[in-house]
Amino acid sequence: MIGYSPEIQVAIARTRDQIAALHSELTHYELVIWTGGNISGRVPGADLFVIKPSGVSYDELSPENQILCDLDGNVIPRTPGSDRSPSSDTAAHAYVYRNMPEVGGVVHTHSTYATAWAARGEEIPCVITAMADEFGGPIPIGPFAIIGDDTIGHGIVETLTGHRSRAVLMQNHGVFTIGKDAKDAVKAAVMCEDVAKTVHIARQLGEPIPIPQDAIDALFNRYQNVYGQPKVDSVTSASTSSSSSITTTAGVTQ
Ligand SMILES: O=C(CO)[C@@H](O)[C@H](O)COP(=O)(O)O
Repeated sequence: MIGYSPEIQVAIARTRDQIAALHSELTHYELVIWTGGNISGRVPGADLFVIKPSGVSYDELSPENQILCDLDGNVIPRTPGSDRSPSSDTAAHAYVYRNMPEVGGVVHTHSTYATAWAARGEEIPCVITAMADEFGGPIPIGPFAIIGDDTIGHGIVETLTGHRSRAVLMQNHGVFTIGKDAKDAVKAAVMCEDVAKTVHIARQLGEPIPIPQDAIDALFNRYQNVYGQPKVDSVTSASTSSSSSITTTAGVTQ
């Protein structure tokens, strides 16, 4: 690709592969209907991100038809997929990447239970330990904003900057999540819908019991820093990974 170093070209190809593949997680977990929802991922080492094409069926998505954009949301011309329009929410994703440098991935869904909370403009209270683990407290409401420019992005950044939650319920619209990478943002979207459903059901039968803040803090710290397997650093993992090069589906050898 003209103008990018071989390292950035590999990073772009890997991001295309990842974003195309992750969209199947949204259908797998039933977070989207038809072509609703979208995922983007920042290209490591470049002021670029990859996002899905607008209105394209999930089963037609591929690495080659993902769209490469700069951080102003402009499609990079003469790149694979650039003949199509990017997601309706491209400006919002771009605004998040410009204003939250720690964010590597953004997801948007209209998942049913979480969007029902958004329709009421009501944050999801932290009444189950899974919320404390994943979101460190309630899942907040963001302002009502019309699609098409970066107004939604402003609402996401205003709401989530300095907030433990990686999910925000944009009033009357749906879920936006952020993550250190696109997979992390997808996880936040999956867990957001799960807790939205659980707390909705709980409230139908009574008043859920709030979890004390000190317990929320302890649960969040454990889950974010202890849960799962020990983190293997990149050097260790590189020394144990196979030396053979692999070719991405976008045709780039790593
Ligand atoms: O919320 C909306 C439309 O109201 C959009 O976010 C769609 O849900 C997905 O649009 P594309 O990413 O396919 O353009």
